[in-house]
Amino acid sequence: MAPIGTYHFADFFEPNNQAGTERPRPIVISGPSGVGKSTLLNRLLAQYPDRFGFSVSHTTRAPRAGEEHGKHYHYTDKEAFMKLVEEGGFIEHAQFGSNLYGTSVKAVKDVADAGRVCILDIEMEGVKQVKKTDLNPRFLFLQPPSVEILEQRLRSRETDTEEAIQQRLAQARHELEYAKTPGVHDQIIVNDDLEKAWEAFREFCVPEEAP
Ligand SMILES: Nc1ncnc2c1ncn2[C@@H]1O[C@H](COP(=O)(O)OP(=O)(O)OP(=O)(O)O)[C@@H](O)[C@H]1O
Repeated sequence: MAPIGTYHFADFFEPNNQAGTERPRPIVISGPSGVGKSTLLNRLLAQYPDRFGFSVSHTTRAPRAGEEHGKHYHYTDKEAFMKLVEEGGFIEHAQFGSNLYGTSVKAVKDVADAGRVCILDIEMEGVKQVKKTDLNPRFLFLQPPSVEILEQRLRSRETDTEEAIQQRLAQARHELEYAKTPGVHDQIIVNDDLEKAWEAFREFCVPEEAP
């Protein structure tokens, strides 16, 4: 694990900014389900409401009342969606029911162009896909103190069936194994004591000089 406090202001931005505009690098946050990603992310967004952003996903489902194109989703049809898949335009995509959903590389760049740090909360397969793009993000992995403690947290959350818990634990073992690959993540934070994990998390996500 990289020691805390080693990040310099320049690490947070793309080099060669045009005309001095700063293009913040996205942050990829991954880690097994139940490790505490939402807990830490919610805290980050509450404390720094204007600094971060999320990419707008594509979907083939019809917009619902009150939803705006480009804000809630980029609404598209199956043909255009599949064309973008073939062009390698998506970091990840999946089908839910009869609809397709995906996160495009461009949608992530749009967030950086708007001056915000795009947060990508994705799974291992998504991490591998991001590595094939030119997004140049910073990779953060959240690790549970042990698989046993992860299991306890999943159970105490009371949101999953036994089958879902077993699936999440099996997936967690794969993620933990992959995270051992040298160079895959810029930092690994073990979410044991929440306050300590929060300090390391905040330090990774926000430059020290930031207000
Ligand atoms: N350091 C910690 N110590 C003890 N419990 C924790 C800690 N961090 C988070 N938790 C608890 O663990 C449970 C899982 O956390 P959370 O829902 O944030 O995980 P997640 O990684 O976002 O999961 P998913 O990917 O499934 O959305 C929650 O009940 C949360 O309150």
